[in-house]
Amino acid sequence: MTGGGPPVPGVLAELREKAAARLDPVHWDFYEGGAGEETAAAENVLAFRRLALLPRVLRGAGQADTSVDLPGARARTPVVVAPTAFHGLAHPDGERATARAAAAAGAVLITSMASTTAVADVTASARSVREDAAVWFQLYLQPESGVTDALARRAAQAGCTALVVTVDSPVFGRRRRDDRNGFHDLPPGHATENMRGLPGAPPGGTLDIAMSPALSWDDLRRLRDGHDLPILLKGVLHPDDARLAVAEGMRGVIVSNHGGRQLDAAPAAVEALPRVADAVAGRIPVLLDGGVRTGSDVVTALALGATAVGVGRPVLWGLAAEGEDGVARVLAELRDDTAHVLTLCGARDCSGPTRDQVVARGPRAVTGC
Ligand SMILES: Cc1cc2nc3c(=O)[nH]c(=O)nc-3n(C[C@H](O)[C@H](O)[C@H](O)COP(=O)(O)O)c2cc1C
Ligand SMILES: CC(C)CC(=O)C(=O)O
Repeated sequence: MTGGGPPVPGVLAELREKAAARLDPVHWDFYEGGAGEETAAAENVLAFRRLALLPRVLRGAGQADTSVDLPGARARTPVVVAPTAFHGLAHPDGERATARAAAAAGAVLITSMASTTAVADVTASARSVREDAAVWFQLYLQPESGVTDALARRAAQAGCTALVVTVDSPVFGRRRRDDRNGFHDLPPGHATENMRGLPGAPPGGTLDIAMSPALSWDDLRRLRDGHDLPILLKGVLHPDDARLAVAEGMRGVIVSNHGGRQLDAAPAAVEALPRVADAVAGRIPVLLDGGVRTGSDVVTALALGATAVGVGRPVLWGLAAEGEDGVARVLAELRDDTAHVLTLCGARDCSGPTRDQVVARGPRAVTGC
């Protein structure tokens, strides 16, 4: 925005507009929508706009390095592809295209258990571009522990280097757009391929992914003890849950309200981040997702204690608009913008920005009270 005039659209805004024009409106609503009043989904983005960065000057830091160390991965960018379901609805190449673009960008891909491509094909696509491409597998603990175990084994066999267990979904969020559109299952020709052939799954692999409020830390311990892969917990907002995650041997937590698709009363992810980072106190990496749209958002999250951030919808915009090239453009734009903002803030690398560099916009920033 300049001088009160209309904002000049950036790469992400351009791809979003193109995706909206291309996608079936029902699928657009599934990607874009949130739960309830969609307050949490909107707040994820708006909360970043309420924060400003105080640059440090004359630090001689040079051009910033955007690489980060994460469990089972040295990534070239702190921007991770967050797990999102059903990429086949966005583009015929689906998750294969996403995986190739993430690998080429040196970005960690968290592939969803609800992918329309089997995890072995996702990792093969990533590794066709870069042998050491890092793919993590996201799963929901299933009430039938044999199903969870089979999924974790498939992920390990496919070469995934970590499991991401999503814990913010004891029940599925109430999504009004999907209810209005009657979107509750995949259209013919698409299936949740990772569910194919699992105990209890119908042959077509269209088994609904189960969510259960009966699951507890005991179920997580069972998974942890039965498999070798490091586990990150996704969907942690309360600092006490972050402390428990550390105590239970988790290798990372992802501060997330699921893109506003579960508890609509949840705070914006960036507003929950500082207390979680304090609770974790550097013992394991803290990641954040929700509302990250610019390099400034990435650097703000890094300054507030994140090691890396995830992006969900922007990747889907890129995929729907331009396939693999669109995802590549999203990741390149966010990495370049992050490098630029880090340098403008006087930071040498992703560990450089500090919490004192984040201030509220508005009168409090001026008066300090
Ligand atoms: C269409 C869509 C599908 C999603 N599917 C999953 C999923 O399968 N598993 C999961 O843990 N999170 C899922 N999420 C949540 C994302 O991982 C992430 O938390 C969220 O999208 C981040 O917010 P952003 O879209 O504002 O970047 C999904 C989000 C969207 C928008
Ligand atoms: C199919 C769902 C399990 C994917 C999801 O987590 C979501 O839509 O937010």
